[in-house]
Amino acid sequence: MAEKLWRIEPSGPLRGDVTVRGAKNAVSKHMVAAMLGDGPSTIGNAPDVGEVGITAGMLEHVGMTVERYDGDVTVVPGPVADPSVGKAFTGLNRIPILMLGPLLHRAGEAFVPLVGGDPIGRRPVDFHVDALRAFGAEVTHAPDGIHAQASRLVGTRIELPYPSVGATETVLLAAVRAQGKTVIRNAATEPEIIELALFLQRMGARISFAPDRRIVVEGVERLTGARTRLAGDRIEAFSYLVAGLVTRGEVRVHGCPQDRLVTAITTLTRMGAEFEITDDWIMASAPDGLNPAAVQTDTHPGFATDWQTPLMVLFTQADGMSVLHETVYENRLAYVPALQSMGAEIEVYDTCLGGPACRYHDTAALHSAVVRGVTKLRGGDVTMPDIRAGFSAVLAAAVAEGPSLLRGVHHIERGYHRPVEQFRALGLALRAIST
Ligand SMILES: CC(=O)N[C@H]1[C@@H](OP(=O)(O)OP(=O)(O)OC[C@H]2O[C@@H](n3ccc(=O)[nH]c3=O)[C@H](O)[C@@H]2O)O[C@H](CO)[C@@H](O)[C@@H]1O
Ligand SMILES: C=C(OP(=O)(O)O)C(=O)O
Repeated sequence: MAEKLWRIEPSGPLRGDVTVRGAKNAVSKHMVAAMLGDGPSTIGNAPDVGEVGITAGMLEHVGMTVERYDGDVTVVPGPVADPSVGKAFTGLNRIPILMLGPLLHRAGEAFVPLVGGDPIGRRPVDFHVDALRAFGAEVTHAPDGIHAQASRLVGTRIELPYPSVGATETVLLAAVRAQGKTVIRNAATEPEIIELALFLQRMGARISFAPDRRIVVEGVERLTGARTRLAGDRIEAFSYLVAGLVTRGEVRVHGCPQDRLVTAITTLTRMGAEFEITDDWIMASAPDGLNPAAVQTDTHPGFATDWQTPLMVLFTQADGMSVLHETVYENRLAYVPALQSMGAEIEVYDTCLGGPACRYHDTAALHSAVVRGVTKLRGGDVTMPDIRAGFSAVLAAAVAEGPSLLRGVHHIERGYHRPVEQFRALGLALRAIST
């Protein structure tokens, strides 16, 4: 099969405008939620990304119709033709596990293949499975996936061991049409969770958010189809703001509401970035250079783990020693050797630096980093291991002296909206090559 590569030449400061669309994860999850409706649902402002095609394939496989037109994704629920998400979808993304609840509601049985997603940690699905069992489903593990059966899901009380985004969504998607009331304690509260809950509410679900990470859902018999327009992706927005800062340029990002970026903006401001913020766009620049910082990733409203990789490259261009403590995924610093090969001065540690002890304290997981800046990076031949690490490789290549060759482009294409177009519009000398 042909390999896609990106060749990036030093290009100077990146400047200009970028418009972000809905997040890859958000669009997929709204598509799964739409399976619960009696009629068609339309999700607007969807990005052109590989992830949507993967999820559409899964929905079509079980009998739904998916239409895509100019940023709108319409899901027309139909009778479940096959309650088994095909094994052909093994490992492609993390969406199959979220389909268990909707398939149980619609067909009383389901099989989903082993989920994939980025190799950034162990990423078990035990919270999802335990939650579905609490709703009364019979769930069994097979070597190639998970089987579930339930004549009716019944509302329940669930306390998540950690505020997992995916497990909170599994519970929501099961609870909205379960019999009776469900209470989720220690739920995730990421903006994407709220966005999904609002969509479900439009479909007729009864969901309340209570203090202290508690969500209460009163199950209803039926849901209708609904329309929504996704808010711009906060991960992509942050990544392009950093693209401007790291190259000493200035990028203006349209489409992502400020309230999704509060912690990110404050973190960058502490490092010396200056912001101009309007209702329509956010722009960052650092005319006087950047200071180092100590940052710990966390669940919302903390500093998102998906913002970590661009920040790491920014640390290489900040004047002094920065510290990063990754607390969400034990293996999310696996891309650091790629940056080191381009000259980044980064040391990784298994201890918890720059914040209180996390779940990976006393393990061998290399989840803290100390970064020395300012470092002159050099161009490299780098394989991008996952989507966010991929973006960091592009940023490193953009500030490096000499050309870089980046492999594993499909990772970026899974979740960034038209990245070649966007980067070129900012002035990056990027050539896509197919070998
Ligand atoms: C498709 C999608 O939406 N991906 C996002 C989602 O991933 P995802 O939903 O997979 O992430 P979670 O919030 O569930 O994971 C958080 C932590 O909980 C652990 N865990 C989770 C579930 C479980 O059953 N058992 C368990 O131990 C995970 O290993 C991880 O250490 O939220 C993450 C955290 O914001 C983001 O980085 C991902 O981009
Ligand atoms: C980790 C990510 O995605 P996924 O959960 O789909 O692997 C991500 O979007 O950064």
